[in-house]
Amino acid sequence: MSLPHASGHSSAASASASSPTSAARAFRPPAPVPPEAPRRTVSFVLAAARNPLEIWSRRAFREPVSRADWLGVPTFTINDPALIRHCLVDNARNYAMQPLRQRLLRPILRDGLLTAEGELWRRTRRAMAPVFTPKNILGFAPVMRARTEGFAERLMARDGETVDLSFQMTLLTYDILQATLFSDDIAGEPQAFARSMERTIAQMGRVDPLDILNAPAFLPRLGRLAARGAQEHLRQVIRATAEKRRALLAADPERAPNDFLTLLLKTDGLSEAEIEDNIVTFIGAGHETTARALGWTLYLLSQAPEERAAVEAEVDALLPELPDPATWLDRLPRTRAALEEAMRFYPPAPSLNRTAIAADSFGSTDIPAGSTVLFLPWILHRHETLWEAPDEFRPARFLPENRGRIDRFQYLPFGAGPRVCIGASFALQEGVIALAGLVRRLRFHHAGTRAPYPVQRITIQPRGGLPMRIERRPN
Ligand code: HEM
Repeated sequence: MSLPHASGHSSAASASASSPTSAARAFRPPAPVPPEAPRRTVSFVLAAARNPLEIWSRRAFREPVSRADWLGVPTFTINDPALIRHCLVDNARNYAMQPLRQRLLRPILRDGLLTAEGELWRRTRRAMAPVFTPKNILGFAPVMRARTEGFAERLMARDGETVDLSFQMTLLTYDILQATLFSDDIAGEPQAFARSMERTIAQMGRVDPLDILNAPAFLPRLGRLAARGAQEHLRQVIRATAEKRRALLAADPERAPNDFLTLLLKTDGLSEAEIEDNIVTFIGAGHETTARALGWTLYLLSQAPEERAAVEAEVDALLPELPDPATWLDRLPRTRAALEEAMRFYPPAPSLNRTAIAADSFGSTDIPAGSTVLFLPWILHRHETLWEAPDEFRPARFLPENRGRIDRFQYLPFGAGPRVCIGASFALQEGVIALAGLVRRLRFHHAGTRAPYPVQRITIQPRGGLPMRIERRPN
């Protein structure tokens, strides 16, 4: 059996340059060292179980397209921006969500947007458009800022302590998400709700061996059964919260907060069950991802003092003049560039997986019907033919003056095409507001004995957490 990177072909995508600020001594973020040659079957399976980031050989980071067969299914890994555009945009209808991903997520998210397909997906995406308008997203900025400031104050009181910053960022983004979803108005005990949510999300990242082996759905997955109680509790609370809000909207609409719940209840074309599924989906897709992006950004800045100084100088100079946090995403380019460079290295969603419905062809690449097609930001974002100094932390490549050199389809933290992340502008705004609010008050120093090691679960996480010492900044 041939394994990934058995053959490279297709036209090479164009190289693009970027201009660093301090190229001479740029920091190289930690990553698994790829083996020179593609892995053989046993080594491949072991690496996949341990940490899928370790699967890829050095060739993967050089080839525009590679093909391998896995259990008889042709499997393509695509790093050619033109071909990515073809599959994700121009011929997107030919590429369905991959069955394994559906098997893992659908029992939890049901008919939510992330796992919906076909007509259900089209109807839901259309119904969601009024929820994610720029006006609504900008309207969330003050809550994002207030929650970050409260959180920063609590950490300031812990000056000198070492915390797991990865976990701390999960607490912060969870707080922001539940505030923007429900405005703190949960019909249940908040701690118990948070625990059920944590167990549900942990379940989302767990691949059962029966799933990999394509076993029929009626065979019970034991891990999933164990988390069923938590999921049921999560849904009960969401149902009761929605009921309470419906009553308020009927009795006194002026008093209903303009949060995600109200916006969803006002949509046309979604049933009560579908609204519930989409709330579970927002919880599943919407805060662990942003938490990982924030944690990695703060770690990378801790290792690159010049870059950290540039972000600190920007927020120190500008925040006092920018009372409205809705302007921060556009007005803090260095802060945003650090976040975007961190998502280049550690894309919170490291793989987008599709199945070709019918045979397709583009340039010299022929994709048979039924093939698995992988778009892997982990590889694409470090690809040697696409990035200058791909292993170096150079946030300047994302500054507005350099941004034009990055092809739309070589940087995919939020995906692309009709199924692009619907929460992308929410997440970017939240990321910049949270980062600015934290950097203004705090500095973090890595306190581990070795560099954090990235592992792929559903997001890319630092193995064992991110021990960081808190320093309260003097201002
Ligand atoms: C840094 C944070 C985030 C990252 C990196 C991220 C990444 C992604 C990616 C890559 C996809 C496309 C998956 C694919 O094509 O297979 C996606 C889809 C999605 N995301 Fe996000 N996401 C983030 C935050 C959010 C937030 C905050 C929400 C909701 C509030 C959200 C909700 C969704 C939904 C519902 C979809 C499915 C869209 C569809 O299929 O039409 N995400 N996300």
